[in-house]
Amino acid sequence: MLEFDGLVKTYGDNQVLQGVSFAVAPGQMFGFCGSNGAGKTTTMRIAMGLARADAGEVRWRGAPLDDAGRQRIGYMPEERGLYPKMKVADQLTYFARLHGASSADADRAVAEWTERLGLADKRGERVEKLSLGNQQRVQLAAALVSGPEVLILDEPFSGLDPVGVDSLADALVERCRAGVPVVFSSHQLDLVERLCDAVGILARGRIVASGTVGELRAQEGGRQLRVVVPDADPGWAAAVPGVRVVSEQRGDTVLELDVAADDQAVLAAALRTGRVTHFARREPSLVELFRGAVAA
Ligand SMILES: Nc1ncnc2c1ncn2[C@@H]1O[C@H](COP(=O)(O)OP(=O)(O)OP(=O)(O)O)[C@@H](O)[C@H]1O
Repeated sequence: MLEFDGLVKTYGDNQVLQGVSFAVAPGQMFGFCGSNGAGKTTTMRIAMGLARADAGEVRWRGAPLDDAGRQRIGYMPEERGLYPKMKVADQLTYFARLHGASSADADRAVAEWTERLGLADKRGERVEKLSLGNQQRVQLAAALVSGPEVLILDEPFSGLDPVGVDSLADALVERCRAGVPVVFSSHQLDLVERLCDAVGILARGRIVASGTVGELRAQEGGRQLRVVVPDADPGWAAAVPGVRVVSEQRGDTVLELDVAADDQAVLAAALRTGRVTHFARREPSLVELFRGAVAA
């Protein structure tokens, strides 16, 4: 288990982290979400020993992370950290060797990850000559070539084209299946929803919501219905008890039902106003859950 336990961090009078706790199991993909400035990078930097927590600790397999433990983590920093003048393959080999890989293992891993991340034809190029997206891929390869036990990635998908997103997503899923806990931060919530088994939303210095997307939906409480009645009378649903109209556009209505509201009463009201062409429960997206959690 990778455990972030009660992290507190203050910069001057800015109380960034006020007791951040979450855990990522081996083989779990954890999407770390939060508004700009919420403290995601700070949390990851504390795990990597690049910032010091005022309180709390990060543990891997029950032991507080120290420099030896961090050697076994593949980390992608937000500020990126490549040597611009070095060639791609030389640079990746260097990172793999730095993390203790033998020369043969390093060569094998560099060949594999450059192939998998679409960099095979860039192996001999200097990093500074690559496009930003390709530099990003090299940075990801750098986090992966040492065969890490844990992956901590700060916005790994930002700046990648759709093919790059897919190859990184495939690589992370494959690493997860091999038992690696993966934590990544992202503002691309559609990707987080698609890839992650667990999500944590950081706001006001704490994790304000966490769990599977299904669990977050269940915690949300309200039930939403989408009802389409193409020639409905405007405002037809407002009088149904326990119902709030979320949006209404040319007969396409989204409703929020409180716990006591009866969806059959909604259906009856819809039928009274016209022909019902769509009547279904609507699951809030992660974007909507995020907005709710951050605003609460
Ligand atoms: N070295 C530092 N000195 C002072 N303040 C800092 C330092 N590093 C971070 N902060 C502050 O800590 C807060 C959290 O920043 P952090 O980069 O961790 O957020 P984030 O969630 O990663 O944001 P983003 O999504 O924009 O990358 C911000 O208010 C930032 O200004």
